Amino acid sequence: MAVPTIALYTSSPSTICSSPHPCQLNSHASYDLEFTSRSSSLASTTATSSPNPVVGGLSSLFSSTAPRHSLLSSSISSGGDELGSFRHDKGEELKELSSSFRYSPSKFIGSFFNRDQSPVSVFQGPVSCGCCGVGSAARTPPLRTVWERSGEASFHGRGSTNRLFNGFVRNALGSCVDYDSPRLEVPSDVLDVGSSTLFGDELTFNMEDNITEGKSESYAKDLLVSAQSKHKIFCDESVIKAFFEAEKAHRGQTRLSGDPYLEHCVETAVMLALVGANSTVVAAGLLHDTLDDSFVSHDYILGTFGVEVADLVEGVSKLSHLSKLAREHDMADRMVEADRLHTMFLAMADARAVLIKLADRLHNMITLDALPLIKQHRFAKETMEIFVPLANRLGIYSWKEQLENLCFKHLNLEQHNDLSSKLMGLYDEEIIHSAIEKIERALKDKGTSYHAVTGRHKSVYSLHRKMLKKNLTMNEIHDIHGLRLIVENEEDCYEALKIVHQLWPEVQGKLKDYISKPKLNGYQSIHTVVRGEGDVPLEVQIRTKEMHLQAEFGFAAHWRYKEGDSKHSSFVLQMVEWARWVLTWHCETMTKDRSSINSVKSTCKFPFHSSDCSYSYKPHCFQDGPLFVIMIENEKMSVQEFPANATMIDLLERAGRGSTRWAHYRFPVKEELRPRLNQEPVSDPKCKLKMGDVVELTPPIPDTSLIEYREEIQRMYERGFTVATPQPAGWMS
Ligand SMILES: Nc1nc2c(ncn2[C@@H]2O[C@H](COP(=O)(O)OP(=O)(O)OP(=O)(O)O)[C@@H](O)[C@H]2O)c(=O)[nH]1
Ligand SMILES: Nc1ncnc2c1ncn2[C@@H]1O[C@H](COP(=O)(O)OP(=O)(O)OP(=O)(O)O)[C@@H](O)[C@H]1O
Repeated sequence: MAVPTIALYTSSPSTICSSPHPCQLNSHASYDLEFTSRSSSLASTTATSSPNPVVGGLSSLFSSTAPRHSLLSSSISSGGDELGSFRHDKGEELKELSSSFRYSPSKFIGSFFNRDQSPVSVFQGPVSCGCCGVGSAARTPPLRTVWERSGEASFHGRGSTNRLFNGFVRNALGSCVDYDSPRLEVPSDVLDVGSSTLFGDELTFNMEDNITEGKSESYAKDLLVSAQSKHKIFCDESVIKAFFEAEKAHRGQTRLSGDPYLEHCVETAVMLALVGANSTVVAAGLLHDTLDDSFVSHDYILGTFGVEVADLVEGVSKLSHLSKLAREHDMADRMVEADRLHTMFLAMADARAVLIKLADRLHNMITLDALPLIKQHRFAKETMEIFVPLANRLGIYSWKEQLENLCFKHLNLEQHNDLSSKLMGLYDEEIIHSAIEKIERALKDKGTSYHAVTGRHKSVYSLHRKMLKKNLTMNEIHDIHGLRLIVENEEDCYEALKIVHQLWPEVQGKLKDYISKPKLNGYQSIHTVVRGEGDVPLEVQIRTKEMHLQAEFGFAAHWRYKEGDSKHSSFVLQMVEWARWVLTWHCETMTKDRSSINSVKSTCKFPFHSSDCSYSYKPHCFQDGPLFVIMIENEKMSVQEFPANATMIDLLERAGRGSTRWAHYRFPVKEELRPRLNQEPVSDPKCKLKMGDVVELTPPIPDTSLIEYREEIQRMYERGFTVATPQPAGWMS
């Protein structure tokens, strides 16, 4: 059979345009400072604003004097061998799920082309998010609508640092990355995947196996066209190739709802593309379930796509396994375990694998409706505990909001619906839209430099949380509509404040000047509330770009501010900053502007990188840091923290402290009775533990063999726990 030739459309590579997304910051300000006069000097401000070395490092990301800390190299292997045996069958998470999204290419494509083409629509929450098909899922008002006008005119010619800053701002602002023209309007009749009539360049891979006749061909083609219409990265050769490999791997598989399995993979990949992920991550997103759900092996992906994609897919598989453990086991202390799990996730897998897992979970949450209620509840709970904080730490705020709102809906339907319907009447995109225009015009008229003006609606869940926390009614919340101005310098902040107060009347008693009196964590910004159009309260935050970076990446960083600093060890702080940095580079700046990267390559500003850092992810930090290991005993799961270099003996000794069973324990001869490390019976008690290891202390023993084991168990307990002199080959009783 002749090999079909596939032509590939290759317009200019995807570029990121400035399109907004706010970051989420909590208002549980512990240090509420009232407005004080502007006269306080910046000098005193900065003197008190950086109590942690991290601050200096992060706030000076773009200065040549950024401090360098020595790199702590890794105890974490990038490969998946330590959990290699953990292939859980058939993608448990997805098997449980069915999609509420009905596959309908015409509806899908049609709704896409019909909808507002502005970048804003991409970032609305589940209801209005055309890309994820949740429009009718819940009676939820638009959960987030973000607008940004970047004042580029006033900052032209700043060169790479400025572009780099834009990257950070966008990242910090959340998944506000949109592309200049992400959607490629490809009429489906033009993309003839089955024959050889694609446009542009030829694909270099063999399509012979990829196309089957009839139904499957057209459904796959429609899915690809639909993805391409949302983002042109789906025209990249490697991504198309991944698409067809995923199609082959999942051919014939459906979700509980009856939808083709491939649809989930494509939707996951689309979400990744829309937050700015590059083709490696998008390809891995398409393939993310192949290891668990098909006969595709790591080696095959390695050979076909290279090490990066293969390791990412394996990383996602590991995370899926851990997530399943967390979902299915009772935890000793949910808060503590969840907190350690977040760190473990970030430490054991490439941050990009976490990103893919997050997208996977977001799509699963969007399509959760068809599951039995009890499972919906379980997923929502786990999502709230594990994935929301991860999205927060990684700075993907639009996903965080969507996840939170969906969890809220599934965990607390009544309250969700009640608040949503009240918000329906309140949200007004036009208020924010016109406020941005008005403020921009006024800033330009007065000649005040500004960097960006963003706006957002408060999400349903955020509103619910704030009302609960502060015991307020909805009318008492003043930041349902909010604007943020990022200006050039401190003087401009006060200029901009004057302008804002000239445009709209100020709500008395709401002005806070955290510039002249920074919060103890270093947070600086001016907050004011004004009465906008229709007398609607509008919160306006004004800060410089340095202050903004500090608020997003520094000691006052949003995720810490949200979570509270005290409980985190420096290991966690470093881990998170590292992960955010890596993600920023890989999923945004790398894609966007290679020239700016090249120009700063030799002077990496990240405070914890080694001098030979190439910006590519190596999970190599924190050799000296603690490691987290999952311990399962009697169906209960706990995440244990150990110092680096801890061994199995340390774990057993710790377990022994709380239980008589392990206090006087000697390893049994029979393998089935030994603790298991990543599903294998432990063969060397002195083996070192690794980040993400799973140790089962009480492996299930088959009922039928119990009699056989009785004698051995008896001996085990009689002789006590003596691992100090393990036998070389197997352990003797
Ligand atoms: N990154 C960061 N953002 C902060 C911090 N403190 C406040 N913010 C931002 O500022 C907003 C309002 O904070 P405040 O003006 O202190 O207000 P509040 O005390 O929370 O109460 P409200 O006026 O009711 O909003 C928050 O919602 C955040 O967006 C901080 O320490 N770090
Ligand atoms: N006035 C504003 N203008 C633009 N973006 C904002 C504004 N206020 C907050 N944001 C950003 O919008 C996102 C969501 O904000 P949200 O109000 O839900 O949380 P928050 O800022 O933590 O507030 P709170 O704790 O008071 O509820 C955050 O990323 C936050 O940084």
